[in-house]
Amino acid sequence: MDGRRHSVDLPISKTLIALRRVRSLRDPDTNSLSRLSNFVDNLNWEIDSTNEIVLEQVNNCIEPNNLGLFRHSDGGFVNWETYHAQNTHKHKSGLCKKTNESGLLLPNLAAVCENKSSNEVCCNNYNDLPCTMPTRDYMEGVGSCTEPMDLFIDPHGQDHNGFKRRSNRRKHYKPSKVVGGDIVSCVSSPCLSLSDASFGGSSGRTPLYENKNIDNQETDYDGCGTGSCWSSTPRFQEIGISKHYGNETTPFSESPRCLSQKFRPKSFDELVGQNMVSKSLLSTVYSQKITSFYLFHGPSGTGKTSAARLFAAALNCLSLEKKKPCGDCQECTLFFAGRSRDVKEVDSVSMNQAEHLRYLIKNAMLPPVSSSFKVFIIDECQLMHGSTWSTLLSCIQEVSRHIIFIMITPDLSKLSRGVIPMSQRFQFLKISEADIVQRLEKICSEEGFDYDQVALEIISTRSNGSLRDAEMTLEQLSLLGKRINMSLTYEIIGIVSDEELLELLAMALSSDTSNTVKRARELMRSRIDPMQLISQLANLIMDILAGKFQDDASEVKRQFFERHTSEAELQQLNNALKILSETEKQLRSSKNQTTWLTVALLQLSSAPSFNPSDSSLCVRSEQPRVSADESLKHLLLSQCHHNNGCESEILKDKVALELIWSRSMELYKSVSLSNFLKRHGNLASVCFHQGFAVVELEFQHPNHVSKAEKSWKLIASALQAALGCNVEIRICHSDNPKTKKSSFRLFSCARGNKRLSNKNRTKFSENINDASDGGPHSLHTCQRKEAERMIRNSDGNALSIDFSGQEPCQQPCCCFPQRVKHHKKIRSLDTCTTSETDNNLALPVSEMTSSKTCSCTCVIRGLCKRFTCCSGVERQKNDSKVHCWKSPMYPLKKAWQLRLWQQGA
Ligand SMILES: Nc1ncnc2c1ncn2[C@@H]1O[C@H](COP(=O)(O)OP(=O)(O)OP(=O)(O)O)[C@@H](O)[C@H]1O
Ligand SMILES: [Zn+2]
Repeated sequence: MDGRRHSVDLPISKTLIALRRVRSLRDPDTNSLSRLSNFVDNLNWEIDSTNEIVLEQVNNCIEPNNLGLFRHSDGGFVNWETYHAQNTHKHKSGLCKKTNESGLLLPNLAAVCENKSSNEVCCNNYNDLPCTMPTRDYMEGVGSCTEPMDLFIDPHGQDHNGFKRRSNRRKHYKPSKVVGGDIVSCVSSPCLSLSDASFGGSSGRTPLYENKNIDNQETDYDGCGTGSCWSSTPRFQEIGISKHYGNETTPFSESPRCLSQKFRPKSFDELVGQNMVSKSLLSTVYSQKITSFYLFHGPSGTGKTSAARLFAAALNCLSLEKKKPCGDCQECTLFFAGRSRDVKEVDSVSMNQAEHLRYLIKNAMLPPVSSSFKVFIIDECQLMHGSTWSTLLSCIQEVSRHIIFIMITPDLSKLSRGVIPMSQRFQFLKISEADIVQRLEKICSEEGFDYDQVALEIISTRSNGSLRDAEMTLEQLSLLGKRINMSLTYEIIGIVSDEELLELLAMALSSDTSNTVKRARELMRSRIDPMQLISQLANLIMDILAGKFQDDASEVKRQFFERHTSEAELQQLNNALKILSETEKQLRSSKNQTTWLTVALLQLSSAPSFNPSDSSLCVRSEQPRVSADESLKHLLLSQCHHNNGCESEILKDKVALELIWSRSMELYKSVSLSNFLKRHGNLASVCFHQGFAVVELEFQHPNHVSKAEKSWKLIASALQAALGCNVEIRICHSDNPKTKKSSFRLFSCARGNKRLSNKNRTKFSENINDASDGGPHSLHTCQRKEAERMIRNSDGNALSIDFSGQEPCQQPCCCFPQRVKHHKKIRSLDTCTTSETDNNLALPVSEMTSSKTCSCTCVIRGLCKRFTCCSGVERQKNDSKVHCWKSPMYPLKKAWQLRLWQQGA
């Protein structure tokens, strides 16, 4: 061979070398090539005058035994004529394609490659080839030759080995290009494609069939010897498939471990709520109009897998009666005992592994063991990769009509478009509440559970059309060992009753801030998930809007509905729905869902025209109304992290900061400023300190910093409105954190430079910041008190400091001794006049003052630093100027002026 190698093209020599290597040519006993070395050595190859490559088999190359006889399929020996006649006949009749006997179809080695190019090789006269490997001993390492090449063909007709598919069923495989010896090897012997040897190495491809399994298969071989006879085919369970399908299961194989397993439907009659699907599947079975690929889709827990199993059982059921699956015949018995060898459930994720897929396909190629159909159920098929799909689909096209794939997915849209048209689709619908209740009742009575009907109704309502979910909830409740009643059900499902929800809703709509907050927190702390609460609330509101409670048995519901029938109230509920839907989106990305849901609840009252006095459910309907912004502020404070002992609270929650930032954006009149801030600015943190907020803004570029500084007043005003308290802003450059401290510009709200010298102001603010950062410096007692008592106008300017009842600081280090004197002039609540206030203030301080009943120590109620102490209603009534706090329409000062102007008019 070595000598000849030089005389032919490299690919050809490689072919022959590979041919020698292939396991199928090895002696099965010794695994050596000795037995067939003659065969290979007898090959004659030549390049003829037209440059065609001619391979010739000398002496017909079939190795006779010592007596010159050839081994026959039955193990005996025959002479060549007999052997050739038998095998040629087999081959021509096509039977040999099905059998292992003729699985290795070596080409007629005298075939002339048609192709003119010496680099391209193809095999001709395939039909006339004798089965040159007549005994099954020689077939070691080769699977059944059931058109193995097809397995490599993708839907576009390009097989995975670079072969073009031909329409002729008996394929003439032709390599598009001989790339290397390996591919040529495949061509030289069609059956080499099944061998490890032929696909290993440089091609990097793995064969679908692996010899080791076929070896197992051979061991069990006891058929009649013809490929068309299924009984001759090795049983696919016995070829080690389950070893390789890590997640393959046989339906009904386990003794039931839970209610839903125990009550899995065993006939189509038991399949609840899917009548149309049941009918169609049954008529498919009876009419025997069966296709290879079914697709079941629909929501989770609605019976898709159960139906797939029933369908598989019905297809194989031997009963001649109408009811299929009968449950009694041999096939049904095997199936329901979990011992069916022809129905397999396959895990879709594992199918993405080439090895598993290969085994699946290999099995799909083998006929059923005992049943009429071999059924593969692949659940969650949307998890299969595109390549897995294309291999499977091409397999589906090729497999016999006795193989059926049932794919299951909850979401059809996740499948690639090419898949859907190829399938027979069945849509599963959500199961109605009534059907679920009925099924639960049946389970309860069969299992002897003690139950209240209303509890089952609650379970069914909350299971969202999924019978499996309902059954699981029922099982959980039953495990408690108590009577399954309403309260237990609410508790275990983690929902609140409609009555509780209505109470909460009424509080929220009537601006009963403190009770709303209290109740919402209580509910969420004890049992309900905020996402669940929000969805329940939204559903409840929709029910009210749809008039569902009109004739409700529950008194509370009916009353609520009757009270909320006016146009304005319905509008308010509509708005509430909008707020809830926005909040739901926000909650998904928030870590602090409880807080933001409570904020949303407080905002429900900002919707117009709700008359709290109407609601008897509202526990404290006489409670004052507080604006949404006030509520937000309140919530923000509760959400802040307390800094140890510094009385400052830092808000760093991203969602919260974004909310504040976007809210402030809405308040800018200047679109360009708003756009500039949106694009370049970022709200880094908010530190609340005794009623005012230190807001830190970051900008990427120093130029942006200076630009923002120019508009600091507007920024501060907007932030004040958004936060509902006085602010002090820090504008800093965010690129270099090290220089951040030095580069930030502090705009203490004390624009009144008259009151605070630059130096002192900076010191004051830095101290605040140090304190808020938890830094080593804390405010001097006197300074902190000043900060606590600083009163600022809506522009953020420091107006005064309330020192009532306070002794001026005597400490020499105190930086504010002079101002004490100055502020003393305006500290009194009643005597404060316009002239004594900052000139920039649009209103006399006294006018901003609200009720004298306030118990807090602040001087000006309208700007009360203790958010909880003031009554919003009183403020609203008595001090209409505070209106500007609530106006989202105008920048603060403008709103204020507008109000003044209106009053003057
Ligand atoms: N239509 C139904 N009729 C009777 N039982 C059902 C039905 N749907 C669900 N079940 C119950 O729920 C269990 C699970 O159902 P199944 O696995 O068939 O649902 P599925 O739609 O395939 O769900 P998934 O998509 O989550 O796999 C069953 O064992 C059965 O107890
Ligand atoms: Zn049956």
